[in-house]
This record gives sequence, structure tokens and C-alpha cells, in this order.
Amino acid sequence: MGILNKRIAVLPGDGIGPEVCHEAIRVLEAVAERFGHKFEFEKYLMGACAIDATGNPLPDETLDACLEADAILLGAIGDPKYDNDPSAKVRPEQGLLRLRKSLGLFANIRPVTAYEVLLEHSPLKNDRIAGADMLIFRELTGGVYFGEKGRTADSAYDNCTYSREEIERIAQLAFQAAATRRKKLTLVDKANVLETSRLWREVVQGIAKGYPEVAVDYLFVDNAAMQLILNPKQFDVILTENMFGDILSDEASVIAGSLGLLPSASVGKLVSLFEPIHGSYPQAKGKGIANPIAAILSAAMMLEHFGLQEEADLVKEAVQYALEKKVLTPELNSHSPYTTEQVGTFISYCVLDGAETGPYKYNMEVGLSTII
Ligand SMILES: NC(=O)C1=CN([C@@H]2O[C@H](COP(=O)(O)OP(=O)(O)OC[C@H]3O[C@@H](n4cnc5c(N)ncnc54)[C@H](O)[C@@H]3O)[C@@H](O)[C@H]2O)C=CC1
Ligand SMILES: CC(C)CC(=O)C(=O)O
Ligand SMILES: [Mg+2]
Repeated sequence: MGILNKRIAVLPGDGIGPEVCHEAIRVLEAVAERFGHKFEFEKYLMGACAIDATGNPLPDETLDACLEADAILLGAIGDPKYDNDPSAKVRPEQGLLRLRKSLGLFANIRPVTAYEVLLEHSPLKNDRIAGADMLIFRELTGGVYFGEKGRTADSAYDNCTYSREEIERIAQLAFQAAATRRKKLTLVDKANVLETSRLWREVVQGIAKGYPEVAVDYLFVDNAAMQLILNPKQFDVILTENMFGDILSDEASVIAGSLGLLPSASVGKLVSLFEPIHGSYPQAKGKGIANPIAAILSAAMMLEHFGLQEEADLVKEAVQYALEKKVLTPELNSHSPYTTEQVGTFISYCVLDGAETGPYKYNMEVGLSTII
């Protein structure tokens, strides 16, 4: 792959979103400097910050810029002042959902890896999770989050709808991924109760015929929630609908070690979007304790999407090195002295100068001598 010129629309959002985005951008800048690529970053409003500034959680200017960009980097959106007001007419989350729908981002891909070096910090049984490595395909533009909603004084409803086409397009992607991995796909649903889940099963059974090399199994979501913790190594590719994928992937982050470690790529018909799976973690805003790795690994997924595999691998190695050297934010180790920015600096230097010289440069700048 030659030198690339890419325009990246950045939506830092709310809470810790701007802090983790900042570190992901620095890492992408380090990649650009090392390999000679030109990445242009332009920031736009979305979420609570956009409501505050314009009254609209997804201003037209933001949507237009996203449509014209080569990729989108998103931090996170959400603010307690809206979460705690049940009568709020406009909400930050509406901006995110509308963005996903408008861009046709129907597949949200969330890799989950149990990091060997973090096992000692895990609340889970180490021998059960060591080696776990799965890819969650979460449907992102259908289901109960997008169905018709209604409210009277004493009742409320949120409809869940899926069409055959909506299921087919993400199932095809999930099968393609499974075929390149350990060749196992698990459909997670609630087909004993939900009509939508029965349609998911029917469609997936049909598509499975085109992938005879992929073993398919079916799990009810309540059982899946337990199996994830009990025996995560059984999973390779998990395919599921919007809300189940949302919930199960946060649960699966415990296998990795922290919600602050899990990245995602959302792909569809138009431009792709890359975001950590976590939210805006408002309690941590401005404290320098948010883990930037989920955002940095989302940037690595963006590099893969651009076809820059060597660059993406370098970022992933730098992250691995930060974990090995215990350059950790406090949720992974309460004794850790490292801030969001320091973790970002360490990873950026490893990307720029390699895992050998990067840390020395980092130590000189930060004045820490504990890493190497
Ligand atoms: N994609 C998005 O922008 C999302 C937005 N939200 C919004 O975020 C706001 C907060 O929601 P919560 O339910 O508290 O979820 P959250 O994901 O923001 O935080 C839940 C918990 O995960 C941990 N955590 C999250 N990110 C972390 C990081 N980078 N480093 C270390 N620890 C981290 C913290 O312990 C935190 O209390 C709400 O307004 C919600 O609507 C929630 C999920 C996704
Ligand atoms: C607005 C929510 C659906 C955001 C969320 O929890 C997510 O995308 O993971
Ligand atoms: Mg979520």
C-alpha cells in the first residue's frame, strides 16, 4: 500500500469522549509521520455538546461532513443532565442513532480478546478466559432501538422489527469473517419467545448453507450471557441483534479486562465509523483516568479499513507493549500512576520509534523511570 491521503471526521462528543479521541488522533498522527501518510482531522459536534450549542444532537453540518469524509472517529456521547431528565425532548443518544441510520451503518464489529498480561487483574477465573478471542457482530440500525415508540401517562412501548434483508446483510458479513477465523458462528437470540428471533434463525439457517465449512450454533441470549463468563473460549464469531449485542459486548469487556479496552468498527453502505464501545463515562471527565486504548484500537481498525495492515499491526503491538510494561490507567490497576494522556503518549512513541526506543523517549519526556 502506498502513501495515503485521508480525511477523517472526528466527533469527540461528551464526557471522556474528547480525551480518548485526542489520544487516538495522536496515535494516528504518529502512524502518518512514520509512514508518510497524510491524515487530516476535522472536529464536529454531536451529542450533548451539540444540543448545548445548536439545540440539535446531530447538526446538519456534522452529518454532511461525515458523509464527505473517508472515515469517522467517534469518542462517545451522553450527559447525565439528559439521562436524569425523563421528560427531556431532545437527547444526545438520538444524534448517535440518527447518525448510524443516516450512514446505513448496519454492522457493528466488536473484537474481544483476553489479554494474557491482564489476566492477573481479572475478576474471572484465569484458566477459563485465557486465550478467549471472539468477534461480535452486532446489528446496528434495526431492532428495538429503532422501532416505533409510544408513551401515555401509564404505559409505554418500543417496537422491535427486523426485515429479512436487514438480517441477511449482517449475517453475510459475519459468515465471511467466521470463514477466515476458527470457522464457528453462534447466533444469539431469544427464538423461544420472540418472533423477530425466529426470523433471524430462519435467515441464518439459509445463509449457513452457503458456508458449509462454518459450524453454526444457536444460543438463547440469557444462556449466552452466562456462557460468555463461564466458557468464553467456545465463541469465535457471535452474531446478534442490536440490543443483545449492545449488552453482551459490554459484558464481554470483562474478559478483556475493562470496558476501556474494547474498540469497534461500524460498517455499511457509505462511510465507516470507528468508536470505542464504551459511553461517555461522565464521572471521569477531566480526571485523566479514562483508558484511551479502546479509542486507539478503534483507530487501528480504521487503519485496517484503509488497507493499512502493517500500520494497524504496529498500533496493536504498541498497545500490547503498553499493557506488558504496565502503562495502565487505574481501572486496570489501582496503583497505576498513568493518566489517559501518558498512556496515549507511550503508545504514540512506540508507534513512532518502535517498541525498543519509544519507551526511552517517553521516559525522558515524562520523567518516569519505572517502565523499562
Ligand atoms: N457509543 C456511545 O456514545 C455510548 C454512550 N453512552 C452514554 O454514556 C453515558 C454514560 O453511560 P454508562 O452507562 O455509565 O456507560 P459508560 O460506558 O460510559 O461507563 C460505564 C462504566 O464503564 C467504565 N468505563 C467506561 N469507559 C471507560 C474507559 N475509557 N476507561 C475506563 N473505564 C471505563 C467505568 O467504570 C464506567 O463507570 C450515558 O449518557 C449513555 O447514554 C453509553 C454507551 C455508549
Ligand atoms: C445509544 C446507545 C445505543 C449507545 C450504546 O450503548 C452503544 O452503541 O453501545
Ligand atoms: Mg453500549
